[in-house]
Amino acid sequence: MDGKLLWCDHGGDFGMELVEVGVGATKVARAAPKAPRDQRHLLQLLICPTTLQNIKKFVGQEKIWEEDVIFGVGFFTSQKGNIFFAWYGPKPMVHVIDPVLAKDILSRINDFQKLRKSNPYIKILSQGLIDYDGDKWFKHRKIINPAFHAQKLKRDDWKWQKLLGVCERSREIDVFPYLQALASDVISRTAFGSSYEEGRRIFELQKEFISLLLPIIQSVYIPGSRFWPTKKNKRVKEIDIHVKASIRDIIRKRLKAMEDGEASQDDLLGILLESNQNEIQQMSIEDVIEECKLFYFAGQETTSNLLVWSLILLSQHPSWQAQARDEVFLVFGRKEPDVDGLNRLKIVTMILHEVLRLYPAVPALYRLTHEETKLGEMSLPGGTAITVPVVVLHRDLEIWGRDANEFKPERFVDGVSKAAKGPMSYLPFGWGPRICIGQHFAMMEAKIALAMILQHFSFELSPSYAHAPRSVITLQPQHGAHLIIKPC
Ligand code: HEM
Repeated sequence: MDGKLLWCDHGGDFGMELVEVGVGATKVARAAPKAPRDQRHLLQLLICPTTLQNIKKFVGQEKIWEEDVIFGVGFFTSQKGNIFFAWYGPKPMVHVIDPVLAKDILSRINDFQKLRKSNPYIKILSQGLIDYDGDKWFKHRKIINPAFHAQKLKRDDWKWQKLLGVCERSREIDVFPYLQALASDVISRTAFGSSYEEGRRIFELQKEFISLLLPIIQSVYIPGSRFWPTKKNKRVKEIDIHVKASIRDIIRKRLKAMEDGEASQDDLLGILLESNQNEIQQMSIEDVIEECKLFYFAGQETTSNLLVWSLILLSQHPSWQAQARDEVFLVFGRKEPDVDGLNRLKIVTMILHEVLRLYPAVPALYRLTHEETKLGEMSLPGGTAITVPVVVLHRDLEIWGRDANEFKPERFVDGVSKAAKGPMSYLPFGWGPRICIGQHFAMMEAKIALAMILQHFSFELSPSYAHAPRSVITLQPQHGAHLIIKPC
């Protein structure tokens, strides 16, 4: 089988280039040998340990860094078009980079179900809507949908000022933690409404949990190791108990208020609890707890990533930053942006679409067959894992043109459908019945946040910024986003 260039180096971002791939990974990676140490990072689609050894032989020991490699895949071409088989350690996975087949996979939700999580730590982090299949998924999606109706999202109690208090004079800061705190505030208010302060404490614990989890996710899970009496395992258990107890406490208070005749609130918690009380569409309290945990994770991680990549790219492209600022001043002046004005932010919207194309918060979608299933001309056995590598589709030269790796928001001037050749080439929020339930919410939040930042600051990359996108659950800047911020 011939090798094929499949994965390029993101225009230098990754400091490494996957040049050609073949069975046994004889020709795989070419490192950027001159990349400074802090700018080298993962070869995203890599390799079982044996393959890593092969790669090292190929590129030379000193040019590849084991700690940079998170997982492993050796891609090779099949004779079936853009379908590739890869190995994650002993497990095969089918990668589908064909928009037509991707559409088939994402629409046939009963044939292609969610990939079960093999690492039990991730199960502790969050389950809920994003993991369920069949009737349970359908029921939960129907119940939760109304929480995301546009009218419900028109909140004026998000505390944007916190973000603006960050800096009153020109200085260098890592903006990533601030953006994470902002997204966490916003989702906390949306999920828990008046119980927001208590919700926030839960989210802080979840954050600690994620930081404990990251190194675990990046290494191979040894069955049973979750029960070893290590300091980390003890803390993970403590946090899990604490988070669940705190959510239970919020629920108890809210139920009491509902019993006392106080009107139910139309935040996510109110909607979930109404269904808990409803005899026809019942959700158990355990279900409610899992959905609350999921919404923190799904709502905070993704949106803060969108914002941080937006600030990084606008720092790299000052003329787009200036155009976006002009537009924001034209629409809102110095007034706080309101939801109704957001539709008039054409340039800001184009920028956000382009950021999501180059750095999609969810860089790949995963599915699993549970019985023998036809896909195009292939017949896949039950238990086959499937990936739709969104980030590869988003940078495909045939779809997006030779400038696919460049930041060019103008490609979205006539909307998303005109920019991509067909809807399946652009999937930052997934597609089909399982498309992101929070997409409008996320875009609205990102527009407001970006508009306010542009109204108050100009920003450029600091010399200490090291460009290192890495995919750990979501695609984020490994070393943060060090920017020089100036009030304007
Ligand atoms: C920039 C922001 C966001 C991005 C890029 C994003 C991306 C995605 C993607 C790609 C999926 C589909 C996953 C799949 O098909 O396997 C998804 C699903 C989901 N997202 Fe988002 N998301 C974002 C924001 C949010 C927010 C703000 C929330 C909630 C507050 C949210 C909640 C969910 C949930 C619950 C699902 C599962 C839907 C289902 O399976 O029915 N997301 N998201």
